[in-house]
Amino acid sequence: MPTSHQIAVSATGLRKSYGDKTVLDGIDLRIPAGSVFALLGPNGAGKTTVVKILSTLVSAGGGQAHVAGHDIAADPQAVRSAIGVTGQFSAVDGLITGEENMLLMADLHHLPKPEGRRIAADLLERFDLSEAAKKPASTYSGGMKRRLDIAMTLVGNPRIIFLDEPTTGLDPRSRHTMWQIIRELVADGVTVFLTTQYLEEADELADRVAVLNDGKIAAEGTPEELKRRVPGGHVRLRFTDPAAYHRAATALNEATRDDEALALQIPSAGSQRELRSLLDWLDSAGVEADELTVHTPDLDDVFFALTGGPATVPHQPKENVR
Ligand SMILES: Nc1ncnc2c1ncn2[C@@H]1O[C@H](COP(=O)(O)OP(=O)(O)OP(=O)(O)O)[C@@H](O)[C@H]1O
Repeated sequence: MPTSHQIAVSATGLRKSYGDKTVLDGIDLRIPAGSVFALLGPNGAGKTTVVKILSTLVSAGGGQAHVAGHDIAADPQAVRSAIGVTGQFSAVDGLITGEENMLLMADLHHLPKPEGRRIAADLLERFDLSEAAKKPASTYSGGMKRRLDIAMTLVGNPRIIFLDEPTTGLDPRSRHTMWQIIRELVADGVTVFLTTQYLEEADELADRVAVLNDGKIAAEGTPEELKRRVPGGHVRLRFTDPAAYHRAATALNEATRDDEALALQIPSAGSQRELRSLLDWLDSAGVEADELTVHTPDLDDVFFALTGGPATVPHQPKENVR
């Protein structure tokens, strides 16, 4: 178990209201350093509000939080110097070039000029922006602007980065580039706190996911844990020999039959223990399938089960390219 100084972000009972509208109604968080945490929720769930509170842009109406070991209320300046924030309130200035944006950041961090220039050039190169460096940022594509935004954040070498909906509105290719960038940040030991409306994104990137609904965390866990909490998982057995299929279907009378595909489906959460007992049972029933696949529910199923409705957001297209 990580000790307290290895906890990058912790929060207890965070609350926030605007007028008589309660946006956050008691949020608890505990994010180990060096991990990726995804706060998942539909539009208006309060994700940005959580990021704004933790990055000290707005004050909480109640509760406590520590970021990088500093109390957000008592020591906001120390919090700010340990973190980077990018997202819906981007720092990119469209009127100046990508390079000028980077050098401005270097100045804000009081870096000596030569060091600032070196770091700016390195980061522009790393984020594939060297060629566009001398062009006004307003001419950049959405993906390039996001990359510049992250590059600017990294000038200060933050150990914790908040990414508010880093891929909303990006095309699939830019989205994959952004995922790769996030993975590289984590490989460098940075803690990533991201918000997303996309179940697939949380599944791809996050060590732990919290589902925000109605101002409360409806569920928290690894993507696998969350998927195990909802029904829908099954083991599928496929046969090539019709006679073997019919024998198995008779022996496994609780399985759902797909006579056309010669396949049987047995409900299972897919845990190691369940699979082992299922395999033992198949052996003792003399059933030998040609193919066995385990299907776990995806985060869509989780979202549906937890919030009582489908994700209210457009689904990002699923692709096979990874
Ligand atoms: N300054 C404000 N004054 C009044 N209401 C606000 C303010 N900021 C946010 N809200 C309200 O709080 C709720 C949560 O907003 P928030 O931006 O945190 O949601 P979100 O989950 O990030 O959604 P989105 O994906 O749309 O950004 C919304 O209903 C929003 O209208």
